[in-house]
Amino acid sequence: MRTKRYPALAELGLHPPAQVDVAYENLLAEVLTHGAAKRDRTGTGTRSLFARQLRYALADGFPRLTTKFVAMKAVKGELLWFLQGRSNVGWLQERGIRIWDEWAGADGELGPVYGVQWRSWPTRDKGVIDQISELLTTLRTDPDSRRMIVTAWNVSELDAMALPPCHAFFQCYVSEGRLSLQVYQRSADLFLGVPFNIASYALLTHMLAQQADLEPGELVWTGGDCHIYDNHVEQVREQLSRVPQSFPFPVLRLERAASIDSYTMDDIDASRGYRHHPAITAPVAV
Ligand SMILES: Nc1nc(=O)c2c([nH]1)NC[C@@H]1CN(c3ccc(C(=O)N[C@@H](CCC(=O)O)C(=O)O)cc3)CN21
Ligand SMILES: O=c1ccn([C@H]2C[C@H](O)[C@@H](COP(=O)(O)O)O2)c(=O)[nH]1
Repeated sequence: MRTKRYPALAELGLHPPAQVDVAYENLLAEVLTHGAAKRDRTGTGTRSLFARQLRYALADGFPRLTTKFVAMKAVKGELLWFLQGRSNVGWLQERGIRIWDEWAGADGELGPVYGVQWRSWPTRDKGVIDQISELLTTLRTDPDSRRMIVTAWNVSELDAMALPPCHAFFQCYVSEGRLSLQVYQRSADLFLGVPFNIASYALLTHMLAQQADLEPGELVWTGGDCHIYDNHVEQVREQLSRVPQSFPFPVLRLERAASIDSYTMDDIDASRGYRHHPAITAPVAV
């Protein structure tokens, strides 16, 4: 039996408040004011809180923050790069995306990171498991399954990775024809990484839904160590001083591709309705 689906605000001709900013900024403000001082691997220093959650109803719009410019080109490129199973930054650099440069070796390699684990998780008998293809098969044939999980946290290969996965694990869930996704991010750089991670998983949810003929449902982001680096505090204050409420949610245009790995940069456009405050630059902790 299908229960009633409430219409999205956009279907009623209403603009929801830019909740993408409100929920995120509440978390930024909470960590800024209540976070415990904590040392970290990079030697930068952070303030940090453990285990927080953000939720986005994707029918209300695409969660691209408006209180600073979010570089969608890098978000799109990185996700396509994961979905194509790549681990060399060369492909990103050819597209002008440099967000992984600091972690790559001289040959551009990062080791068996996200894309490799998603598309070719190595098995004991020297074969590989394509977790993304298996996920899509399950979404199409057994959407009530409670086993729709993709994990990049391959314990036996962590030492070969340039950086152990931060967004380590995600689960899909289908109800009433809508696909929801929850991602677990063990370590969350709230100012630089998280705006990217939210947009990236929202985009992934849209792509998986499109490929499985489902509607996008809810994106649930769960963070473990949620931190603000000490050298991002001024930037965070600047962002929190900006007013998001008057901006509508941006809308995603996604051209359907033949398969999950054949989307191109031009198939994805999250610029419609995207009104934003200027970029805020910050050093990345390596
Ligand atoms: N400390 C740290 N934080 C991260 O977010 C992070 C890592 N390390 N290591 C691996 C990846 C690389 N990521 C990054 C790296 C740089 C930016 C960054 O500099 N973003 C800028 C603009 C980038 C652009 O225009 O291309 C920004 O203003 O968001 C974002 C995410 C996310 N990850
Ligand atoms: O997608 C990403 C990738 C990385 N991060 C952040 C989280 C931490 O600040 C660092 C990783 O350092 P660890 O010592 O390995 O936790 O990178 C992110 O927020 N999002």
